[in-house]
Amino acid sequence: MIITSARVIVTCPGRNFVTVKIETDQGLYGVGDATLNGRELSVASYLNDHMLPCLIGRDASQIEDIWQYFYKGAYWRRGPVGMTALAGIDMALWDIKAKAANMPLYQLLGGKSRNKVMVYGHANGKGIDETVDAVGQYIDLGYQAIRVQSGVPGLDSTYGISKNTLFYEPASTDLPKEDVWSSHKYMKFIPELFAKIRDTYGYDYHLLHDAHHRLTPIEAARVGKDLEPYRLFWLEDAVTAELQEGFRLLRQHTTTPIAVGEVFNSIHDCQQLITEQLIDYIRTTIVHAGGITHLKQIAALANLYHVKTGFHGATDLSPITLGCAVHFDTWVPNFGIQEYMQHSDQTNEVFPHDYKFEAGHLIVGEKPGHGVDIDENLAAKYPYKRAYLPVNRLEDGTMFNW
Ligand SMILES: O=C(O)[C@@H](O)[C@@H](O)[C@H](O)[C@H](O)CO
Ligand SMILES: [Mg+2]
Repeated sequence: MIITSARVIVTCPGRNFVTVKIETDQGLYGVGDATLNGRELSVASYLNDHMLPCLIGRDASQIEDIWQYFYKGAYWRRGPVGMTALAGIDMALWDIKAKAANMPLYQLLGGKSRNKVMVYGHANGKGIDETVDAVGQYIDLGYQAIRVQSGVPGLDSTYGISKNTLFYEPASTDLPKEDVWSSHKYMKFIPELFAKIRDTYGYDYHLLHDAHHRLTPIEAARVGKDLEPYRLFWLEDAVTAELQEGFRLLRQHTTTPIAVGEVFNSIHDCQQLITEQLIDYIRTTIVHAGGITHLKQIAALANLYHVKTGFHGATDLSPITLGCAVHFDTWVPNFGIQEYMQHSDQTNEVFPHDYKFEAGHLIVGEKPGHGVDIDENLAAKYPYKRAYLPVNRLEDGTMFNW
């Protein structure tokens, strides 16, 4: 089955998405997500100018060889742009192979290990009361796992807080918004937030929290210890993770489960975290870590060390990534949880899909392939709009992590 065309489709139904579409001489096509929030056109150019010309004429069934060709052939390996571009091609090729085999992708991976995939939603509020209410809204929607993010007293804005408490999109079309951060104010406040939520809703629901790369290892250890009474499902991105051994300090001090990895783009970013059991959940995502082919390697390594999957699933990952993730989550033996920030109706119209949300879980579809498509005519109605993620400074003006 020979690749006859490979194109990049950039569309902006409320936010930018980059999609790879690969067509073959047998009439089958596949689509893959290649969206990198705030750097979309870098990936589009990496694909259009450097990768896609090398695809034409290749055998679409040779997924592994094509993956190795682009990984080793680039010379300049790894990195978010290159691995996101490779992921887009990889997802499209797995889509084609599953369609050619006339089976849903999870069957090709190894069949069902579960019939449904537990997900978590994002409850957020400007302060404790609004956040507590938002958690109640997610419970009413049927979620059993809820991520909790709140504004911090004394800070004008922070990560994860949106006007709409049930939807969160961090990118904005002007130049990067500047947030101001204080770890001191945050660390003082966060135990009070979770105490209030547990007092209100008890312990039947899984609560998750994202510290979004803002603490030092000892600060993260303090937050982990302070939150132990509230039995979190995980504390995410507590520390920036370039220094993988930095997590040893955090690990020594707290039994709060640790999750990290949404910004990782290869197994090398998390090998030490996994093999030293410094984390409990790996958050690498199919679109940013080289696609299904590479995620299989990461999940297999994690499985040896009691580490479970907890894939990133924010609104800036397209429904194609979510569709592939639900197939992967349905198969993978060491599944943990799947992030599920529901996309807007506009986005779902551009990306029709067959996965379904039911009572706090996602149910995989049975269509051949990964079950997601792109409506190219509709996509063409939403031209690209440059957008940036915010940046973050400390109160004294020091540039910090967002
Ligand atoms: O856990 C998460 O979903 C967050 O960390 C994301 O919202 C992240 O900030 C965005 O995906 C960045 O584009
Ligand atoms: Mg996160």
